[in-house]
Amino acid sequence: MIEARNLTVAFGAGQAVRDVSFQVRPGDRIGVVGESGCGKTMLGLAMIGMTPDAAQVSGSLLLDGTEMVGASEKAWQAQRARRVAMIFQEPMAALNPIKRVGDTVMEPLMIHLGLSREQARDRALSLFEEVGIPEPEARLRQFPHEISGGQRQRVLIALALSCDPELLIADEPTTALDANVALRITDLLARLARDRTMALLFISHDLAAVARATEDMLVMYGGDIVERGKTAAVLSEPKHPYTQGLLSARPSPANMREIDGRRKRLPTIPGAVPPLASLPAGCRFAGRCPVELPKCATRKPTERKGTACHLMEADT
Ligand SMILES: Nc1ncnc2c1ncn2[C@@H]1O[C@H](COP(=O)(O)OP(=O)(O)OP(=O)(O)O)[C@@H](O)[C@H]1O
Repeated sequence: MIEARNLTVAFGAGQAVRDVSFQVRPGDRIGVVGESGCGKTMLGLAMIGMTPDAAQVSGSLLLDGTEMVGASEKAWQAQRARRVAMIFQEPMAALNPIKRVGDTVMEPLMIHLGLSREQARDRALSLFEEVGIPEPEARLRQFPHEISGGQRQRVLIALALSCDPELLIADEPTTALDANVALRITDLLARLARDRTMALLFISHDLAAVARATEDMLVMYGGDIVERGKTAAVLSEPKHPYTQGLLSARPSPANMREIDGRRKRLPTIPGAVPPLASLPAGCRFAGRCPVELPKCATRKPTERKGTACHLMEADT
């Protein structure tokens, strides 16, 4: 079990992640959504001990009971890959262009698991098969530029799986891929999580992908979790005005509205996520929220009733 309690990632006075608490159990598939800059990547990086040097991480992160906030890089190295692994948005950037993809996957198996070259090769082959790489023997010998973007992301997924992690964090894993390939990678991640009883934290701004891959979801805004619940329930009955805004901005004919008497367009949430240092002290969404009350800018609803918005208070 992995548990974040009041996990905070700050850059000076600005908090990119503020007091975030949640639990991850084996096999959980959790989506994390929110606009760019809401803290999704920083949350993922904090959970694998890879936040930038300038970040101060506080609160608690327990990996099977071991406190990792403040842990040394050596302590993290013992946990990374085996307990938590992460894949990123741009697979080309994560691969060494002058190394055969087979070597990229085999090397950590030899170094971390002490496998011989032959054993590592066999394991790499079975990982390639598991992630759906066709003709895996031939692929092992290829360089990243010789394979497609989707295949490159599959190689990185194979690499992430190589030490059988308990949790795989996928940060916008399909953004660099075309729509069909993106769908297949999304389905692959969900299948791997189910087959391996591995937890998946699926970070995405794509609500359709989150609906497809996850059972539970967290909605982040300005570093706060503003809404959480079963993915189907949050998407069908969003309670927080920010989630409602995100859903009504989804591209779909049903969401098109006549705005200011002009032709139909998609509504957008007015304004933009403010810079960290200018986020309101109370509800971070204050200033952009359509149902804001005077108290919202200074008082965070979670501090009072365990809810993220006065609209949600009736539920608790
Ligand atoms: N090295 C850094 N120094 C200062 N602030 C940073 C640094 N890295 C990120 N931030 C800030 O932290 C906040 C959260 O960024 P983060 O990358 O986690 O957002 P995100 O939701 O993942 O967005 P995106 O979808 O664009 O990746 C942003 O306001 C960002 O500007």
